[in-house]
Amino acid sequence: MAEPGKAVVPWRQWALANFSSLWFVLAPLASLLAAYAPRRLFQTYFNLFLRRRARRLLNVVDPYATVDISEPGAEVRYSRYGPVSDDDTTYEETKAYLSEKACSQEDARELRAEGAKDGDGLVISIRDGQDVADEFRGVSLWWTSVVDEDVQDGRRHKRRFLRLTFHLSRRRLVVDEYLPHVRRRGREILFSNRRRRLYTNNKSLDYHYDYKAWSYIDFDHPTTFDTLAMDMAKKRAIMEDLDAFRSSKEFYRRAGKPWKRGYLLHGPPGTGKSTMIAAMANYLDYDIYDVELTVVNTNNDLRKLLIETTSKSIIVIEDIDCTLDLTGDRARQRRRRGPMNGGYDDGRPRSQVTLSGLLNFIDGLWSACGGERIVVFTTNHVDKLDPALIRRGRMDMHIEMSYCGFEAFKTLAKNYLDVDEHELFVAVEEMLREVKLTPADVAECLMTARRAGSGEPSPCLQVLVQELQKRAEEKAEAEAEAKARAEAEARAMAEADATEMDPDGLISHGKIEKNSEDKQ
Ligand SMILES: Nc1ncnc2c1ncn2[C@@H]1O[C@H](COP(=O)(O)OP(=O)(O)OP(=O)(O)O)[C@@H](O)[C@H]1O
Ligand SMILES: [Mg+2]
Repeated sequence: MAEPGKAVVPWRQWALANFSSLWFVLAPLASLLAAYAPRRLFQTYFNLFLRRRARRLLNVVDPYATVDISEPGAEVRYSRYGPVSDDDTTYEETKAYLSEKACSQEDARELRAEGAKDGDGLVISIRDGQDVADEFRGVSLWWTSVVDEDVQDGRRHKRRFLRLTFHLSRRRLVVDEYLPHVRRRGREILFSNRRRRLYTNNKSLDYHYDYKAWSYIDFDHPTTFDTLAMDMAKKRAIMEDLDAFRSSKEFYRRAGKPWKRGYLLHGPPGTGKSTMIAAMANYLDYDIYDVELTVVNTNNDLRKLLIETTSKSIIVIEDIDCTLDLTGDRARQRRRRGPMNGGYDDGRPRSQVTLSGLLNFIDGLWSACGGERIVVFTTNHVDKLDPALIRRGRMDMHIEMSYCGFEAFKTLAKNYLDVDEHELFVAVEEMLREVKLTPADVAECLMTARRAGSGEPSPCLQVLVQELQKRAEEKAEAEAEAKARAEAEARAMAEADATEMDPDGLISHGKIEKNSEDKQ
């Protein structure tokens, strides 16, 4: 709008009036620049200008962007959207995700089968060059498995990558939500496919360039909570506790606590402490790190071990009362080692792990790295342990594994004989109240009877009843013996007391009167 009172100037006239004088200044400047400025500068600006134009044009013609995820070890790929994360797991996770997608798509005809890294299964994945369509929040996305071949130093190199194509307008959704979703799901698939591992720590002394703190084997223990023989209510409580732990990531974060939980399993040998750990690992799908403390030299080595554990794992220290002298009495430990040998006794290195080192291992700052870890200690003598080691908060749940009760027996009968009910169960129940037999004893008895006979439940249970009777008799005998011994001891003590009061036997032999009042 023109201002009131001013004439409307046509734009050409206005431009001529304003720029004609400027032109006299700008023209010589431009020719000076053209003559003296480096050519490259012009080229660069010109290229940029062209490229920007070309990109805009391209966006109209081809409004799609791509993201490449390269196989580990391959050259880092760049897409129109920039360089792509190429850490070791992204490719595997994406591949697992796409394999699942491809298998679920009915029109996927050309799949590839590869040997799984862990175990002997096969992993189905998409073939090179094959496309897989996906949909996320109503947005269509396309994946292609691409193989690039090039020649470097006269040698052919194959590079594999998974290429995601999506509409440019969806890049925020893809980067912020879709790709993390792909990785998460892929990780879940990989985790559920892979076998669990049982790790043991190597000797701290094995320092060489490729020293590994842990060695592992596939963990393939058949025990589950179904086959674990123990009181049902107790078992349920433990399972609920594990469930609560697993799903409480947010709670631990809010409460400012590391996401870990400690269990102390105590009880006589053969009551199922180690079996319980296997059941826990199978239930949670966790790896086990079995720490052998006697080969850990120092607290620092212990800390290093912990750092190398992964999340979703159970860290186990068995027989904690026997492994080390963990009374916390360092002076005594030093005396035992001798002042000069710095932890080496008779030339042999001995562990210098202390109670405080172990406490730090459980709940020091180091223990918070990674999260989702369970620490389990087992012991046959809970009363021998330092209270600091097992106080609540460190060992959150104390589980007593005890002798075989009737419920535990029923589980074992189901495991070994495949029976839920039997007429001999009543006799067994009665005797188990009298006799202390560990689940290991019962299991062994049933196994031996099974092997020796036809495997029928009745003869096997009969053998168990006989065993229980034998134990009951032994117990009665032992009790009778103990009673007789106690009586004999009491008699001996009474006699000793009497001798002390009357060393010459004068009272007992009637040579003097017991009481002077008697005389009067
Ligand atoms: N509660 C149980 N349920 C099922 N089987 C059991 C149980 N307890 C023991 N067993 C059987 O006995 C064997 C030995 O048990 P386990 O090694 O778990 O005992 P433990 O309590 O760890 O003994 P220790 O204190 O000597 O280490 C197991 O292999 C298993 O077959
Ligand atoms: Mg054990």
